[in-house]
Amino acid sequence: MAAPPATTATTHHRALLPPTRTHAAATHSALRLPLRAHPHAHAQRARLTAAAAPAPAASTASLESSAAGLALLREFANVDCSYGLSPEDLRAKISLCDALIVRSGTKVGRDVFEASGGRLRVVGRAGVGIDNVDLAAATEHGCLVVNAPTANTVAAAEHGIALLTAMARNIAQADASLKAGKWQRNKYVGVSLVGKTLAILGFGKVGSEVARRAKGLGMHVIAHDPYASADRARAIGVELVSMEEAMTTADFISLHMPLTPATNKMLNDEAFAKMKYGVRIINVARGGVIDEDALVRALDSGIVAQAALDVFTKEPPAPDNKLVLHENVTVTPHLGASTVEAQEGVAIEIAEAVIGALKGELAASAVNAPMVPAEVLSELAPFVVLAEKLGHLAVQLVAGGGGIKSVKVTYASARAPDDLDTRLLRAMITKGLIEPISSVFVNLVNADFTAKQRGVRITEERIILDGSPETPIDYIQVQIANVKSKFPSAISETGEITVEGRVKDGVPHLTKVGAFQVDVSLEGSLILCRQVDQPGMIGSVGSVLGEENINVSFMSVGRIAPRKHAVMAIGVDEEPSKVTLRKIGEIPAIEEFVFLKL
Ligand SMILES: NC(=O)C1=CN([C@@H]2O[C@H](COP(=O)(O)OP(=O)(O)OC[C@H]3O[C@@H](n4cnc5c(N)ncnc54)[C@H](O)[C@@H]3O)[C@@H](O)[C@H]2O)C=CC1
Ligand SMILES: O=C(O)C(=O)COP(=O)(O)O
Repeated sequence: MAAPPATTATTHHRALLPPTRTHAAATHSALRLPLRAHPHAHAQRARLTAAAAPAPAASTASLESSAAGLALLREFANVDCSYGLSPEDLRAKISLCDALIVRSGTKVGRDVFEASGGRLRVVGRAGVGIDNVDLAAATEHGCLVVNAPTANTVAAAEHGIALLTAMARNIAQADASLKAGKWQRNKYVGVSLVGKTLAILGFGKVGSEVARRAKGLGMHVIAHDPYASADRARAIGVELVSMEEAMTTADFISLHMPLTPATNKMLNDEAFAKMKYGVRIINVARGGVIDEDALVRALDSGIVAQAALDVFTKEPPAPDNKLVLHENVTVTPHLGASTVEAQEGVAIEIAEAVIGALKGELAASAVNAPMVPAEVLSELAPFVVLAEKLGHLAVQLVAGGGGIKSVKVTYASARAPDDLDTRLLRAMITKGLIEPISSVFVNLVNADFTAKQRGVRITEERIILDGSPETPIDYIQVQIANVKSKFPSAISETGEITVEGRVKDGVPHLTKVGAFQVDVSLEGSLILCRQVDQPGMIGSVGSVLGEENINVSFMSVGRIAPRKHAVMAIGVDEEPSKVTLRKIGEIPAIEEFVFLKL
């Protein structure tokens, strides 16, 4: 949890149903998505652990600020706060938890996901940087990772400015000197900021806020960010420049990009060699974006006059870390996000994201799953159900089931191609296809990975319909190529198992099987029969079902031509016994039949 208090772990026992009150509801759609790893989980109160390692001494402020988030969590889940956990302790505990919330100090590596035994469904990072979480391992284990991307932006920016000004005026060094009984006015002559050029590397949320504030100090601000929008920069009065220009013209350089393989040791010997002699560096991003040995060399040679660092490659740094001990370096122990206000905001932001995810809602701050805006989600909701059911039906029609290699999904829509986000639908089709034939649970997080791992290639195609789109999708078709079917009539003229569905009045319907048009609502279970098209067939099947008191919810007959072959789709509320199914198969005019669970 954010800002760890120095308390010992409190363990609560699983009990009770989750309360109905939802804090996340205001920001997230109520649509439930398959993020649950455990089929029983919704019947029980989720268990969540909030971990931080190692435990710094807690201030009263941090205790109070994390309380609001903890209170939200405790309304929903059994919460176990553990601070100072060793990696072994975290691994030992994690199989008992549905969710884990951490700050930057806790490494959540592959070992943690493996040790969770599939129970861990959400990792909440109570802050921005997710470089301490193994995202690939999380995705492979179907575990959603959410962060708190906005609540500490201002705190980090203010800390950047604090370091900038403190460095320029030698505040930390002068303070230490005076406290040591010295009065060194000549030694601590600083440099002015007004009119100086500040280069911001990483013009995202924090970088932009630093830029605004630095402009208020009268600095000339430039920024380098390959992905930043020029309009946003212009609006703040910041010029976007190349890395080369930022390096060579800046008097101050402030780092605000994430730590990724591309940014790792971005400031190295080569970069320092390009900088203006006497440049000053501020790092409130991640220690790893600077080659720390190269920075020591640049400080010693005078290329870098001063540095102000909140973050280090290894945290906490070793006691003999040359940067920490360097006279020209001002340091803080990763305090960028540590204000009362930011920690309260982060705690609430992450609590809401984790609770939403545990409820199966899509988190707006999902890091390893597509972010689908709430309005799109609510519009797509019935199609999400349709997609999963079509996948589920299609796989049950395959004889043998396991040999699926090639699946084509076609969406017919009057929407422009860039106006329909199909990632969610594709994930649900994958779930429908794969879950019935494997022990893997599939969710939005791991759908693409799982399909790839099982060698299932899913291609998507769009049919653009004329007219104005009242609904986002007219129909969805799922086709499985190069397989045999246990219901051969499901194979279309082009040779694939084909099922097609539409949403009618908010309810998913099966509208085509193979070449046969049918219309049956996808609720309960389904019997598909192919028969000679002749009078009395509906009655014959209906009376066999009636004998076992099976309620028929829907029935539809699709035929190619009168008195030839027809496919009858019968929706049933209850699952017929084997005897009843055999009796249906024995009706003389029935040539093929299959029972499908929806
Ligand atoms: N010291 C602390 O306590 C805190 C540190 N941070 C760190 O600050 C960093 C930025 O956070 P936010 O602004 O919230 O993230 P953000 O995602 O809003 O901004 C990051 C920006 O970096 C840019 N970027 C990516 N690769 C780049 C490259 N090679 N060169 C230049 N720019 C590049 C991105 O395009 C993006 O605009 C993160 O690393 C985060 O972990 C954030 C909050 C507190
Ligand atoms: O949000 C971030 O990226 C931070 O660096 C803040 O990390 P923290 O939660 O203070 O360990």
